[in-house]
Amino acid sequence: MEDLWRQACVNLERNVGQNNFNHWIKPLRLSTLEAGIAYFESPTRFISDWVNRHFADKITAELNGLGYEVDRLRFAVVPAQGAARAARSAAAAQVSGQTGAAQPVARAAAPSTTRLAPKPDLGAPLDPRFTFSNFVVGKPNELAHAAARRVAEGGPVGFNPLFLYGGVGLGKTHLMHAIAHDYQTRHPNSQVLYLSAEQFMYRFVQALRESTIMDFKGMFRNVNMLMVDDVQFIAGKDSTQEEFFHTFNALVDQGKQIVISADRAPAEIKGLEERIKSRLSCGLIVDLHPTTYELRLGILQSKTESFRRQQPDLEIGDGVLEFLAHRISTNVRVLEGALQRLFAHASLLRREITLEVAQDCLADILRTNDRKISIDDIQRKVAEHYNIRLSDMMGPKRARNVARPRQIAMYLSKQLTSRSLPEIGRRFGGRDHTTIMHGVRKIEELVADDHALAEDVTMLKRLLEA
Ligand SMILES: Nc1ncnc2c1ncn2[C@@H]1O[C@H](COP(=O)(O)OP(=O)(O)OP(=O)(O)O)[C@@H](O)[C@H]1O
Repeated sequence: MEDLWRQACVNLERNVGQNNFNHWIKPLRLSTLEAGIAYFESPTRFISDWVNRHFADKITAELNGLGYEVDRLRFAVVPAQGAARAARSAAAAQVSGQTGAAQPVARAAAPSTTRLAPKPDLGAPLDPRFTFSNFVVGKPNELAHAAARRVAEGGPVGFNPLFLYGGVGLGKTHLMHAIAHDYQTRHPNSQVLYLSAEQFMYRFVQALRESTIMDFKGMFRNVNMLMVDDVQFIAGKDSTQEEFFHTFNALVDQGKQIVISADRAPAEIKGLEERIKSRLSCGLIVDLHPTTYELRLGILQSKTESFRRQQPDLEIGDGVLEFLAHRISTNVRVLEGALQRLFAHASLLRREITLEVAQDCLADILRTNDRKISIDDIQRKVAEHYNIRLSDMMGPKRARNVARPRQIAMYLSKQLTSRSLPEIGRRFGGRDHTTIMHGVRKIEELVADDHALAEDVTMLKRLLEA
């Protein structure tokens, strides 16, 4: 069994990536194969659940490829041996600097007092597709990309933490995984820990329950880089915030790099302790802005090219990608989903994707997007109506003939889009959310008293909603 598993591991490591392999597959031991079922020993239930959910297909395919008929995996949790193995492999990795080689798992008896929490329990797997080379850079994300590149290089810490924030599906997780991949390639002996804030809490609660809190603390403090995704999740969760605060301080004190992501800036996260907000604001805070047409088109072209590498006969008609970039402006995830659906359609029917095919196949997505009014649209319409320059919407001019239309555009942005005040502020030349709130209130007051202005606002609304 050990030989067979060692052989399977060689390909699995290549297949799932070194980080995933080390975290999830390496701690397993194949104990037997019987009646189409591969039986494994796993150090924890967390690992076996994760492997079952994410890698079962790959493992069965690998075993089948080696001539063994397997269609299911079963796991037995064997904690003492698992902990001993984790301790040994962590020690071996530290001594030899070996992080990726698929080593056969030795089965020495573990001392019953071994309490080291198994390292694989802590992190989350990295998506091998989320690399810098697959990330398309444009105006809305160029600063975030440059900062991520800088952090991935390592070396003296320039800004700690790097705090990335932005709306749904704009590439925060992609950039974090890219940092981790790149950093690990440059520093193969280093320990990078990536996890969501939810996983941080889950592991913390588990450590409290199992009285392994010192191991938990120790493991976090031993990493070279800690990355926590969706940190807004810990808002309002007092003990988790407390633990996060101490972990954060300990790592910063040791000069270790921290990368955090959230859906909004630290100051905007309600329920987050002030001292954490202030810590998070000490480094570099960069936001990923909503995509522009050019960025969306670039992403579509890049994804189409990579799909073409697998399926060279894929034919996409003129103007289809431009049409999608124009019509789907919500977020990149939706854009990707639409493209995937078109590719699936094209491969199944073996037909060129024309504009008509795209419209037909994506009717539901296009309808949803139709209802969206963007801040760009609002600014453009209002600027046109009052005959001012579009750049005056973002600029500093305070003269009433410019400031009033700008406030109307702010008011309409609040009314007609689901954007938050800080997001609107960003789109109006990086203004503070209090300025937007003031603008919105001003127009609310004026609309009540000034008929001409109220009519203007109603007409602009109708134009935008048409
Ligand atoms: N600039 C980009 N280039 C290529 N792909 C991108 C880009 N931005 C986003 N994507 C892709 O869009 C999808 C969503 O991105 P990601 O999961 O990183 O978003 P997110 O900002 O973390 O969103 P959420 O807040 O919902 O977690 C991913 O598949 C990602 O690869």
